[in-house]
Amino acid sequence: MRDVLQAAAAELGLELNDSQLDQLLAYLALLQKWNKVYNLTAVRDPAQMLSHHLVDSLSVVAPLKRHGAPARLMDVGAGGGLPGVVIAICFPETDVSCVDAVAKKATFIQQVAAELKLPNLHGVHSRVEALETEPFGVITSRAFASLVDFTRLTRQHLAEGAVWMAMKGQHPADEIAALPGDVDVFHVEQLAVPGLDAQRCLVWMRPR
Ligand SMILES: C[S@@+](CC[C@H](N)C(=O)[O-])C[C@H]1O[C@@H](n2cnc3c(N)ncnc32)[C@H](O)[C@@H]1O
Repeated sequence: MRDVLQAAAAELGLELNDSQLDQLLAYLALLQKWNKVYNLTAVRDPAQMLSHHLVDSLSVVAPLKRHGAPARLMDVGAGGGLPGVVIAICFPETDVSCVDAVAKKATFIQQVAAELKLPNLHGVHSRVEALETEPFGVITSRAFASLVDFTRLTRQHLAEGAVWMAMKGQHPADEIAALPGDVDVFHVEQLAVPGLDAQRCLVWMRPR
């Protein structure tokens, strides 16, 4: 697992230190251990969890670094912590809130933060539209909602100059076309995920 992860990180152009690799593998082990109890993901096979979840989430790290990692980032509908936990591991200076409407998923994230000693990671139990919190520099999501709902439900949580970063499969032309005029899609980038033969892209948006 470690070799596969290290090779994938190198292919993604990431320089992860030993402690970060250890944390990513420990997170994978926790996902596997608690999946049945918390119902975190339909993927059960450890190798698939690595490629479909961990490496898939790692593919946003270089783009986020290029954009500039924010002081505060929200992962909305984080579920078991994808991509929020991976971002918290790769950006220790960024405070990451994984928000989910299901209490046991937020509890799992708190458990990950404690076990992996990640003071910058928080599991927050709330529907995002009802959340009262400080604003965020980047709001991200993976498998959460359409772009219209994602931006509508989280707009109130954007800081001045903040952006949305949505993980999507193939280029979501229909979802982009459905966005209201006050959402500016300023970049759509293709992601190549090592070990995953599927289309992935990242949709960057900001309010107008
Ligand atoms: C399909 S899961 C995706 C989980 C994770 N991001 C992933 O990629 O594996 C969507 C998650 O969004 C959460 N969710 C749905 N509506 C929500 C809302 N309004 N506020 C916060 N979380 C919500 C659900 O509880 C669920 O855990």
